[in-house]
Amino acid sequence: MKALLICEYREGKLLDSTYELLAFADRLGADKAMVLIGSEAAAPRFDGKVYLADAGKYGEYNPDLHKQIVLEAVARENPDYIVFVHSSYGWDLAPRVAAALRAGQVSEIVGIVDGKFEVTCCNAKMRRSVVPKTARAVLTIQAGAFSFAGEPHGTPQLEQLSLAEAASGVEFVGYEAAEKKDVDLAKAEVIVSAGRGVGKKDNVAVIAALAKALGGELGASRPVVDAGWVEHSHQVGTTGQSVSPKLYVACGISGAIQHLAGMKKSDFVVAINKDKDAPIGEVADVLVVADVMQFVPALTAKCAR
Ligand SMILES: Cc1cc2nc3c(=O)[nH]c(=O)nc-3n(C[C@H](O)[C@H](O)[C@H](O)COP(=O)(O)OP(=O)(O)OC[C@H]3O[C@@H](n4cnc5c(N)ncnc54)[C@H](O)[C@@H]3O)c2cc1C
Repeated sequence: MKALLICEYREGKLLDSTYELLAFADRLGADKAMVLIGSEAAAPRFDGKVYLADAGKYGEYNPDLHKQIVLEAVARENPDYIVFVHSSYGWDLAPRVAAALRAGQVSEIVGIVDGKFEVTCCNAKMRRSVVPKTARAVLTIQAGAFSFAGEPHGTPQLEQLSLAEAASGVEFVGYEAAEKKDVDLAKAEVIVSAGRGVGKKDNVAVIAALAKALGGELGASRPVVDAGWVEHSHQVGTTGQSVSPKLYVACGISGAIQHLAGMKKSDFVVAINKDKDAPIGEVADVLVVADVMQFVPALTAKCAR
């Protein structure tokens, strides 16, 4: 079984999420080759073949040309799976490649069980097992679901890829910075986050008070943001911010994969949850089994002393 892994590259740099593709392929037990549309200086640390196409020539993103480059690598490598990270790059390019190959696509894979791909459903409350029906398939993996253990190492065997004809109706112009947020969670050393378990909008103030007492920022899970209790700029997770504070306190948060993907680089995690079996317990250094509305005010009072 062979997997062709499509690297993530942005503004002259290889993104760390590229190594999650390697972790995924290892879990699958697949042979690996990679495609980088970037620069030689950004080549992944990997002992294997990397097809390199010049981003200077083809743009950091160009749906027509990047699709053709991936298809050229597919023709040379004949992989069973073509794998992308489920990022803005992957979710745009993967279906274009799948359609061109008339291959099945499985999106947002979070696990592999007995050779079947697991994807979330019902707002990530449940998982279903999926098997592609086509001999070759395009896959996207959920960011953060497959961690690369240790430091990447290796020397890639680079093979240049270029297109005989590089005509496209689209031109890569550049990136536009997102509007400045009222809070930059990425730089915070302490984050105290409110989850659905806080119960109602008024209770968010209790979580914000603990954040203040600890000299930190308020974070939130997505349902809290969707309910309009907290601004989106505070959301942690795949569709929010990725954070790496020294201390992360998760209050009434279950620990869905999309939330964990955004906070699992925290140095120390304290979770407060009334369910002792909540999945957040798997990543927490300390799990306090308690009602958040009883425990947090008591902790805030202690911290304020
Ligand atoms: C494409 C996609 C992207 C997503 N992106 C994100 C994202 O960026 N960030 C994100 O957070 N989610 C994201 N989600 C949603 C995610 O799948 C989960 O639904 C969400 O993280 C759950 O939030 P929660 O833990 O606050 O709520 P729940 O899963 O409902 O968990 C609530 C927790 O609170 C506990 N609890 C209840 N009452 C109390 C109490 N009184 N005291 C203590 N504990 C209590 C419960 O035991 C439970 O563990 C995304 C989903 C999808 C499909």
